[in-house]
This record gives sequence, C-alpha cells and structure tokens, in this order.
Amino acid sequence: MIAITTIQELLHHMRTRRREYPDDRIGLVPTMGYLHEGHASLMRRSKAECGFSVLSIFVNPLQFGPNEDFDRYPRDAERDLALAERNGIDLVFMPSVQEMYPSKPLTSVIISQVTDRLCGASRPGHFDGVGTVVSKLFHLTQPDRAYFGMKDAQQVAVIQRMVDDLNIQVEIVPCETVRESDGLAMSSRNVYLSPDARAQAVVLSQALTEAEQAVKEAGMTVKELEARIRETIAKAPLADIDYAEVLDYPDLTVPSAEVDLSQYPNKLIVALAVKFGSTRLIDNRLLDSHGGERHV
Ligand SMILES: Nc1ncnc2c1ncn2[C@@H]1O[C@H](COP(=O)(O)OP(=O)(O)OP(=O)(O)O)[C@@H](O)[C@H]1O
Ligand SMILES: CC(C)(CO)[C@@H](O)C(=O)[O-]
Ligand code: BAL
Repeated sequence: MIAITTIQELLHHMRTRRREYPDDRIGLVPTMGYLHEGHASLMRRSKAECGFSVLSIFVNPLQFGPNEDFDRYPRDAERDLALAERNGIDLVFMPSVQEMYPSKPLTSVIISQVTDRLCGASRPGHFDGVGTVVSKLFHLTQPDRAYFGMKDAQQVAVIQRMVDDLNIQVEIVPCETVRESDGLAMSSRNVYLSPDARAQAVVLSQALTEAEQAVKEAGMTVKELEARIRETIAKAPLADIDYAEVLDYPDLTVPSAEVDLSQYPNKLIVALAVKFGSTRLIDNRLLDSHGGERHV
C-alpha cells in the first residue's frame, strides 16, 4: 500500500496506474479518517469491484461551520493506515489543509434544492464544502466508482445530483449503514459520547424501526409520523432533536400534509439529527410505499 500526502504524487501514481493497467477499474473511498467498520465496508466493496482502490483521508475545513468541531475532530493516522491496508486499499491520499487549499478557494460547487433541508439547513454552507472537496477528489483520481455510506443519505443524493448535473464520469455506489450490536450507526463522532449518552443514543435506530412499522398504518400523515418519532426520541433525557423529518428520497422534498404515507408512491426517507451534549449524531432509514425498509 502506498501512502502519500501531495497532489503531485497522487497525479503521478494515478497516471502510472492507468497507463500500466488501462482496463482496471479505479475505486475511490472519500473519508475524514478515524476509520471504523463502516468505512471498512466501503473499502472492501471497492476492493471487490475495482482493480485499484484509493482511500482519501482529509478533514475538510470547508464543510465545517465556525462553531463546529473541525479542531477537535478525532484523528489517528497510524491506526487508519493499518485498517486501510487490512481492507485492500492500494493507495491512501492524506493531504494537509495547505496542500488541498494553498489559498482560500474562490471557486465553489453549490448544489441547490436537495440541500434545502436536513443537514443543508442546520449546517449552512456544509454541502458547498462537500461538493467542492469531492469535485477536487474526483478530478484528481478520476475514479470509475466512488463509494459513499447511506448513513449520510443526503450527501449521497447531493453528490449524485452534482455528478449528473456536471456529467462527471463516475458511478456513485451507495453502501448500507454498518451498525453497532445495539443498532447505533457507526460514526467517528461516537467516541465523543459519555457512557450515559452512548447508552441513550440507541434511541435513534429505535425511532427509525418504530417509524418503519408506523408508516404502514392506513392514513398516517407526515405530521403524525414525525410526532411519533419525536416522542420516542424524547424518552432519552439527554437527547436534543436537531431535526426529525420524513421526506421524499432522493429529491428531499416534503410530501403534502394530507398524503396517506402508507400509500405513498415514491421512496421516503426518515432522517434524524440528534444532539447529545455537543455531539451531533445522524441516522436515517429509507422506506418503500408499504413501509418496508429499502435496501440500497
Ligand atoms: N456506519 C457507517 N456505515 C457505512 N458507511 C459509513 C458509516 N459511517 C460513515 N460512513 C461513510 O464513510 C464515508 C466517510 O464518512 P466520515 O469519514 O465522515 O465518517 P463518519 O463516521 O460519518 O464521521 P462523522 O462522525 O464525522 O459523521 C461517508 O461516505 C460516510 O457515509
Ligand atoms: C465525503 C467527505 C469525505 C467529504 O469531505 C465527507 O463529507 C464524509 O466523510 O462523509
Ligand atoms: N460524514 C459527514 C461529514 C461531516 O459531518 O462533516
């Protein structure tokens, strides 16, 4: 496994690889590091489907708001490299902020509408930062496939839209969320949780499972379903809801207030962001028209 920090080295390795193995598929797994089994599942999928797999590790300042956790975001390069190697990665690109942004970029990739709600609303500018850095990574590596986790379902919808709108020649591969044994979605930010908060954080996946059942009830409206979800989450005293929304997926529009969700013709997403102290967790579930979970 090669580990590099500069754009020059990355371009050199990508060109050489493409010249020597022109028929090999190239896979890209973009991450912010502090890797866990969720990331490992993306790496293994890339390894299974591509001849050459690139992992990027970069905590991208552009996607963090001024009062967010950029400075204290967990980092452990040594552990990440060992995990990457074990999971079939061929090249790790781990640039510094200076390398990626030698000066403040004057160009930004802004994706509208699909960013109006959920994390786009509660983290203003977040998806401009994501769109910009992911575009840079796509240009630098020119992957055939790029692997993203459905834990960040809005991110998948936003990047798919960017790729479609800009004709970027990459296939976006959405990957299922990997969970702890009690149902909590794996996330680098889980390490911030106090033992009490960690125990209560199971309420997110519980609320999603309940929503999956509740949406099957005839006549269930968006407001009623959202109220049920909020009630479940409120049972955890440390939980503070940022959002709990039921939306059309992947358009991320609001279904009309009167619609009977049990008969809804499109995919629905139940999306949650819940704070435990200063730690903000997200999770979601895709539902089909009869309330069953949709697998990606
Ligand atoms: N539990 C998971 N299962 C599958 N994929 C995941 C999981 N958690 C993160 N990913 C995916 O890994 C990629 C990199 O995510 P990132 O490095 O931000 O990790 P994270 O654990 O989501 O961190 P954070 O705590 O910052 O949300 C994204 O495509 C993300 O959706
Ligand atoms: C896609 C990404 C690596 C861009 O910084 C980040 O948003 C993430 O880790 O999901
Ligand atoms: N996985 C999303 C990256 C972020 O929280 O900034």
